[in-house]
Amino acid sequence: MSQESFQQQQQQLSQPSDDQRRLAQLISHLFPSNATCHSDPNNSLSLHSCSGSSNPYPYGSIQPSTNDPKNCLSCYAISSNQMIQHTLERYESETHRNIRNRIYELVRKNPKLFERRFGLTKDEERYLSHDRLEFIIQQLKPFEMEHFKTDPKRIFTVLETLSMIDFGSCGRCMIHFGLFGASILFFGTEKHQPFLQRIVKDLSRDFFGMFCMSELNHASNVQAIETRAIYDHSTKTFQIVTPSDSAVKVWSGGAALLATWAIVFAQLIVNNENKGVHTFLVPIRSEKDHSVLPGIRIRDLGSKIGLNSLDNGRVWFDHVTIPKDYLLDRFGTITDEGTYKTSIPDAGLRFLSHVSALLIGRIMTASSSILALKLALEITLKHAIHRKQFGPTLDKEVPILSYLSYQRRFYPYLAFTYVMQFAVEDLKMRYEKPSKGAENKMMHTLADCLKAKCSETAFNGCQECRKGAGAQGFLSVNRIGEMRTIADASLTYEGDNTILYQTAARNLMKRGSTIPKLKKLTNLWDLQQLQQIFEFRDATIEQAYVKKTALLAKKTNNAFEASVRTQDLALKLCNSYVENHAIKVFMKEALESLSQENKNLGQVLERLALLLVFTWIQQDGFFLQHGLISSEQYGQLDDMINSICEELTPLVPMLIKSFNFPEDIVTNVPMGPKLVEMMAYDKIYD
Ligand SMILES: Cc1cc2nc3c(=O)[nH]c(=O)nc-3n(C[C@H](O)[C@H](O)[C@H](O)COP(=O)(O)OP(=O)(O)OC[C@H]3O[C@@H](n4cnc5c(N)ncnc54)[C@H](O)[C@@H]3O)c2cc1C
Repeated sequence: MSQESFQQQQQQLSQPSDDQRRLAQLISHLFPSNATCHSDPNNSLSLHSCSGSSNPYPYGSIQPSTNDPKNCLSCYAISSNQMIQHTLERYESETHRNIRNRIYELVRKNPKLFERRFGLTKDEERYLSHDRLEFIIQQLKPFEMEHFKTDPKRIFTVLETLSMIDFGSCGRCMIHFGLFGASILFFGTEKHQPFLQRIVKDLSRDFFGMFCMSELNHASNVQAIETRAIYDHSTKTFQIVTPSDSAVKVWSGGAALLATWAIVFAQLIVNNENKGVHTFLVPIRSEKDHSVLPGIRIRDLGSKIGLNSLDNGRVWFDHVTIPKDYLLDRFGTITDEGTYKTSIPDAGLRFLSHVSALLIGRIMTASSSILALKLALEITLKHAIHRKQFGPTLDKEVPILSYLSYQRRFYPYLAFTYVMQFAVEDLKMRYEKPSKGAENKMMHTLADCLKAKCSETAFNGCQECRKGAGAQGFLSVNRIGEMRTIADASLTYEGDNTILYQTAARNLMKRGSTIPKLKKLTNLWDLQQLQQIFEFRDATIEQAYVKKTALLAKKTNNAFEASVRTQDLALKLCNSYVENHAIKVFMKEALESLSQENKNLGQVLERLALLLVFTWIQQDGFFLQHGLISSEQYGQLDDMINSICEELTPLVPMLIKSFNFPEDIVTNVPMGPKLVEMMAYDKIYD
């Protein structure tokens, strides 16, 4: 955008803008399907800026006609249905939609089981989340284990839907099917097929599987775990041994109360030789009377700061005997002669194969983080539309959503959910296609980075929502705390975010990117030009990281030392990569692919992307430091963000409705429009 047109736009923006005008504008747009152009110069109450009209749009197909007098975002009559169709539904088939709707329907028909309950004891909470999961799986049979390979989106659909109903049930679903069952599916062989058939069919309080990978002293560094599985050829059995208290299995979800079976990660010892980490199927409790089996000691992990519906525990194994066939032997097996045989001679690669099943969990964590942020935003922003505080006079208070500072706090998170949704859906599609070698590694890297970026931003965003809902945000019944907890735990499980970034950086540095020739940034409204500077940042940091690591390794003759002293660059590289990737996917999937008839949606989506990109530029001094943006342009960003905030405000009801959460069972909280009515009840909840 030229300096001149930007100034013109600023003049438009600085037209008389009193609170009355904002209020009238906001109210007139609460139902966006009725939105019309209110740029009537004779009516000061309905004036609003058509800042969009002076923007040069780079996307030909969605460029509004210059003859269109309604050339501004809030002039468009965009329904939430249209938005849902282009942001959510295009990624799901009729089958997946039906599964989601059938789960919602089951919840509706069984209000007693699914009503939100508070103040339960630890065990009551645990049984409740289990019973809900069991009921849904047994009633609907929404997937089979084979679907993890043939139709993983089915699994994502179930997990995502559950996550918004009861995250405890979702967590249990992830543990029993996504970790326990998927380990048998991916690491097991033909002989494990009969057991695999039980995973869905037999799920009950007496048949539940857990995943014992983390140990007290080694959780991030799984390769260094101490638990041993010692093979005895004379009996054709393994002895599972916890050699010291520091090797106790910790955090295993399901251990404290319900689990009857476990996948145990242990060092495989054959003929006194360590063959590295392998996985074993171990019975934990009797399926008949639930007693803990001989040689196993289990203790509760205690009260947590959230997610207490998951019964995480500690497990010790004192020479627990299991048959030879309980080794999940896809990557390494014991022959009839009692020797070790593997198709992957490299121990490091063999280990990586064993943790590859975690990928689905990481993708799911990225997705559930975005969902948690969406739900927190919907509840908060709906409240903010109705909540009035202060105004030009005592009797003319205005909605808190009309305050600029409020919009600046939340709209970037709103934009994040829209942009990142496309990146996560794109990742799911990559996951569906079989991939090998470098392509497969890159998918893992992308999943690591998206999981870290989404959970980190969701946690910060949910915390902002907690504050943005005022004191109401502190009530359990309003669900914002619940969403913040989901995001909080997501920072650590399925891999600590910092560790994931560092692992991803080691792969990203091998891309051998060349730094693109820098073209001058002439138009800040041009997403294509902006993407170029993100591309430049990604490649520049990669090269700096490669160079510094090599230099330090040479100087210190110590590769570990070099990797430690370049960790700052590793983290920056992953952040640059994932932001650049998300913008690229969004431009391709959300903007370019929208046809002429969807130009209104394209406009809104583009504005959301610009808001996020401006926010990211403001967060990182790199762009200024490297002259990718001039100080003059940088100085314009705040006003540009403000103008987008103003444009988006009338669309907020549509944008949050487009998240598509059913109001009766997911977002029914005593806030926003229901605040006074529901808070007047004698009891808010029972
Ligand atoms: C709610 C919940 C449920 C869980 N469920 C399960 C389960 O069912 N089964 C299971 O096996 N595990 C489970 N876990 C455990 C989880 O996988 C581990 O907590 C996770 O891998 C992190 O390990 P840690 O807690 O030992 O952290 P640590 O590895 O001790 O990390 C602590 C801090 O040190 C930092 N750090 C560590 N190493 C480095 C380094 N090299 N460079 C820079 N910084 C570093 C990390 O970033 C982190 O901030 C669960 C955890 C939670 C919170």
